[in-house]
Amino acid sequence: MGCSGCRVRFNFGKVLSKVSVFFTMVLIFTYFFYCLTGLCDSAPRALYSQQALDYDILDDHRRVLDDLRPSPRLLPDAPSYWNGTATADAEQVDAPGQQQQQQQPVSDNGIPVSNTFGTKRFPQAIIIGVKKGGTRALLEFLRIHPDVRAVGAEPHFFDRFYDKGLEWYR
Ligand SMILES: Nc1ncnc2c1ncn2[C@@H]1O[C@H](COP(=O)(O)OS(=O)(=O)O)[C@@H](OP(=O)(O)O)[C@H]1O
Repeated sequence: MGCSGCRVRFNFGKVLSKVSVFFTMVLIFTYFFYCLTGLCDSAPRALYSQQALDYDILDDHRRVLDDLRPSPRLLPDAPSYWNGTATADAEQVDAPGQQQQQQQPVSDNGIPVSNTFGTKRFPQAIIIGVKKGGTRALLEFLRIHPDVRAVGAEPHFFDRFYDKGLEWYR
């Protein structure tokens, strides 16, 4: 013989747990619905949209680097310049970024597959100075100009790494 009061309490507990599970499910579905419809800004982005954002940033970086690329008129290709055939080369690569677009391999979806920014060239100007002569300051002032691309650290080609050859220097 069971106590009817106990049975009622037992059933009430079961119903309560079912109702709480139901409301939890409703809350979860509502959250997912808002996220899927884009109303939930704090939700983590889907992978594809994150990738698209990354490629946008890469595109911006490429545009900045294209803008900073030295003008061929100011810095003609050194070997041809030394051989006396610089003018033809300079006219061929007149538009900034045009040469890079021709050389850079591009995948089917138009996204560059390698980061080969710039080209390897010999310098058109070399700063020579004694130690503590202010060469670093001169380099930093020249670097501000958008048509000047300067090395980051001193290459020490002539006094330390001459044996490595011109290919290393480039
Ligand atoms: N315009 C101007 N006037 C006076 N002094 C200047 C100027 N520009 C750079 N400096 C000083 O030059 C010192 C750095 O020279 P370098 O860049 O040739 O140094 S290094 O030898 O490559 O380390 C460094 O000196 P210290 O600060 O005594 O090291 C700079 O302060």
